[in-house]
Amino acid sequence: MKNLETSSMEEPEKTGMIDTWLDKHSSIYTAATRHAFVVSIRDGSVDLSSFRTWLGQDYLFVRGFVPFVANVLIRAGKESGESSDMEVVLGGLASLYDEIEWFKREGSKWNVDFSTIVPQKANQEYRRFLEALMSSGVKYAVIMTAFWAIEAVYQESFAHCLEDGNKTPAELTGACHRWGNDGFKQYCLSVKNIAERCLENASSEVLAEAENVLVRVLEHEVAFWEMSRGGN
Ligand SMILES: Cc1ncc(CN)c(N)n1
Repeated sequence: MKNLETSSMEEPEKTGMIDTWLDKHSSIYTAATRHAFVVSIRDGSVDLSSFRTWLGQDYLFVRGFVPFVANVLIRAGKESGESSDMEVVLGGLASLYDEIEWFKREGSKWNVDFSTIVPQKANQEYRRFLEALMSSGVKYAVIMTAFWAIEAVYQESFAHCLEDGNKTPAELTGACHRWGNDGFKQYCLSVKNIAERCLENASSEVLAEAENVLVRVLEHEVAFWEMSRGGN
């Protein structure tokens, strides 16, 4: 099983369209990556019932994310023109097996019975958005940009909970390491470089669509954190 925690091949960071868009939309990017829920994990004030809500809802989200990543994998095989894309996406897909097993262990630890949980509105809307992205009319550059943003928000958020000065409760550091570790960071960088390569050759229409999709992912991520805190 691919372990993204130990596969930290250094990937050079390049500046491209995505960084330009993140600068342009910095307030929603910050809202997604420094949400009050995440900050509350980092400063130790987190409400554990919110954490349990997040755990149950994210388990359901991840089950819907697996077919999305499988769709990205199929496109990487057919549309990318770069054979190494497939390995990067396959690594991410394989690691979702471990992630689901991790969720099940956490569910038992926190007494969250996944079989009784129904997806809340923000979760349903996010999953519907992913389904729309899987339609064949969506360009590879666009789905790759979305894929990067989905993974990067978690990487940035949970890495923040592990940075110097954190007061993250010991029982939550497992969640933070899952997405905040260096291997996951390198994997996100690999996905970003794929997206950037595709965007370099994209038409202005595709660029506009990718930018829009990036912002929509960030909005869905904010709504997901809000839901975890009892927002909707
Ligand atoms: C809502 C959400 N966004 C992103 C991830 C990271 N795959 C996640 N598990 N859940």
